[in-house]
Amino acid sequence: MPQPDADALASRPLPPLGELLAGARVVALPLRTRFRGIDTREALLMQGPQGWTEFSPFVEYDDAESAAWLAAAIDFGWSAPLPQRRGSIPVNATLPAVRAEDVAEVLAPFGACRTVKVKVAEPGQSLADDLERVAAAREVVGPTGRVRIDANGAWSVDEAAIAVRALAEFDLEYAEQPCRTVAELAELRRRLDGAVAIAADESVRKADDPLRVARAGAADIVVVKAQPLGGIRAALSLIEAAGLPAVISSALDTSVGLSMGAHLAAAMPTLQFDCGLGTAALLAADVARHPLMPSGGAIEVRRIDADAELLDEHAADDARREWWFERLRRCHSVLASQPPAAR
Ligand SMILES: O=C(O)CCC(=O)c1ccccc1C(=O)O
Ligand SMILES: [Mg+2]
Repeated sequence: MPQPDADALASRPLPPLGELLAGARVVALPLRTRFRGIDTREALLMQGPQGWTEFSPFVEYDDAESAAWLAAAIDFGWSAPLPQRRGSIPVNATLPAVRAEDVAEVLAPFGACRTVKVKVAEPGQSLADDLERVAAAREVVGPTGRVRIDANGAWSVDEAAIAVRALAEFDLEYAEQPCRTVAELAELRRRLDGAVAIAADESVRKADDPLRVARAGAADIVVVKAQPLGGIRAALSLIEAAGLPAVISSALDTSVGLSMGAHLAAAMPTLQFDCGLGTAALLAADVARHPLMPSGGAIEVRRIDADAELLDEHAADDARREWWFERLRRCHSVLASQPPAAR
């Protein structure tokens, strides 16, 4: 894989704050179904010389963590595009931890995806709930479809060993972040002994050292999100260094952020897995007239023009807008204080 040009990166100046704020908009988009504890997704959108870009760390993230998301937004809005190796990206449907009887309805907006990722281990739910939901998802995609699960680190090693073996009845493509720590993932992976592949998500995107999971033999697959990893170029370098197959995924972005993910997926030398970039289907509203909705199990690789009317219609209130602008200012200072090569 071509290495990002270190000199070009190091010499890329940080755009001044005023340039980021000029034309910046904050939206609050309703979700169709509650997902990871939220039913509204807030995002700050900016316009760089390359087009619209997105800064949308989750509201509870601190500035140090959120600064990487800003580096990604700047990379996508201000840096020259990388060569695209494909024009469309196969995606999975993403199924929140809904009741089994609601699965078909919640999956409907995703259209005909051959792969579905099922959220499991939701607080307050049981393994029986997960078994029913995964069974219903398998029913929807049929025997030739692929079913993967995501526990967001909620299980202990013992719980995960029981749950993953039980859910394997429905033929799992992999289990994403079944436990919280790298050591736990490694232990579970040893115990499962190849019965089900392990993918690392939070252990990559929230780790001080995103490569530790690969060095520890804690996962078979890395889940890679452009925003938390500091952008497309940084994500490509990480994937190459990890030496593991990658699943490019979204952070529940608007179509603008999804287009960043699509451009990352398009730059990959090979794509072994369907990408978690179908999440526009989880949004009840988006910022583009032609959002990056999955169609025929794929999304297109294209830049997104935010629509003026939709930006107005879904504008966050004044207090939230000011909160995001302040956050942008603070994260910009964090980046300004870092050596350019670290951006
Ligand atoms: O991977 C997907 O299918 C969609 C993205 C997704 O699940 C997600 C979206 C926002 C925050 C966390 C996660 C996650 O993978 O844990
Ligand atoms: Mg995940």
